[in-house]
Amino acid sequence: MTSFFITGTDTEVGKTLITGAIIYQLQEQGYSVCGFKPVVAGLVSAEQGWMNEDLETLLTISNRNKSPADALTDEQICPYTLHSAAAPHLVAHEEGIVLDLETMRSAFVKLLDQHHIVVVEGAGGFLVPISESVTLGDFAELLNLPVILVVDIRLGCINHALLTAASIDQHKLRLVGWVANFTAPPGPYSEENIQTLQSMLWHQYQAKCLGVIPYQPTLKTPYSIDDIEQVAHFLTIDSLLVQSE
Ligand SMILES: Nc1ncnc2c1ncn2[C@@H]1O[C@H](COP(=O)(O)OP(=O)(O)OP(=O)(O)O)[C@@H](O)[C@H]1O
Ligand SMILES: C[C@H](N)[C@H](N)CCCCCC(=O)O
Ligand SMILES: [Mg+2]
Repeated sequence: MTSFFITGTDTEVGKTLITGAIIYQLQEQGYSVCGFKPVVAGLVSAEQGWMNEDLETLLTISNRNKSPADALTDEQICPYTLHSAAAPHLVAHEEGIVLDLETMRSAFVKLLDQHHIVVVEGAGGFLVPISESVTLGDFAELLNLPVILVVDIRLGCINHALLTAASIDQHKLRLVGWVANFTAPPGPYSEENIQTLQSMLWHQYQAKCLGVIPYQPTLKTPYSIDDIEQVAHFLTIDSLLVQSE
């Protein structure tokens, strides 16, 4: 089985939600699957110390079928936790941390030793830098990960999606699917925007739409298992399984 890299047309487009739902669906197929974040930026104070909502969600879903003794920790699913919610390379610089691709790779490989599939959530969009010269797209390329693109369906998303798909292609990676997500109620031409992307991403990259996730105003981060399960029902991941065999 292959692992996957989940990217988005921007930050805050629903990558964590869809990463959770894809992990859930793969687990339902009988695979042992966990999430991974190469870097998170944005910690909040919690009872048990500092926490990050993406990591909370990824741990909730990754530990779903594990005994407490086998449960993964923040440190295992993310090698770099940065305090401020901003561009990771800027926060790292401020905190005197060097973000290193090799450290990210070795944390990923450790998880892959214990799971069939690791689903990686990027931070922000595909070309978010981890230094002046290296991006998270380079991390996906280093591991040769097939990419799934989350598109927040709103005015402007066609251009953002096509730019991201072109960059994935430039990194010699395969865009194996994309998800249409509504983080806000549908605007004019939403359906036509989805149809345009369906047609263009299929003809240019043979990338299928894995699902359309409706706007759900009750969703809150960190996501619960119930939220993730509900969203997973809008996804069809059969094409991912075929490609992975
Ligand atoms: N389908 C949806 N309906 C309603 N709200 C949504 C939906 N999808 C995402 N959201 C909301 O949008 C916000 C961003 O979602 P999420 O954290 O999953 O995005 P992200 O792309 O992972 O962000 P980041 O770049 O910070 O990792 C959250 O507040 C979430 O509740
Ligand atoms: C803090 C935020 N939620 C993400 N984790 C990081 C987003 C970085 C965006 C950088 C940029 O493209 O300008
Ligand atoms: Mg996220």
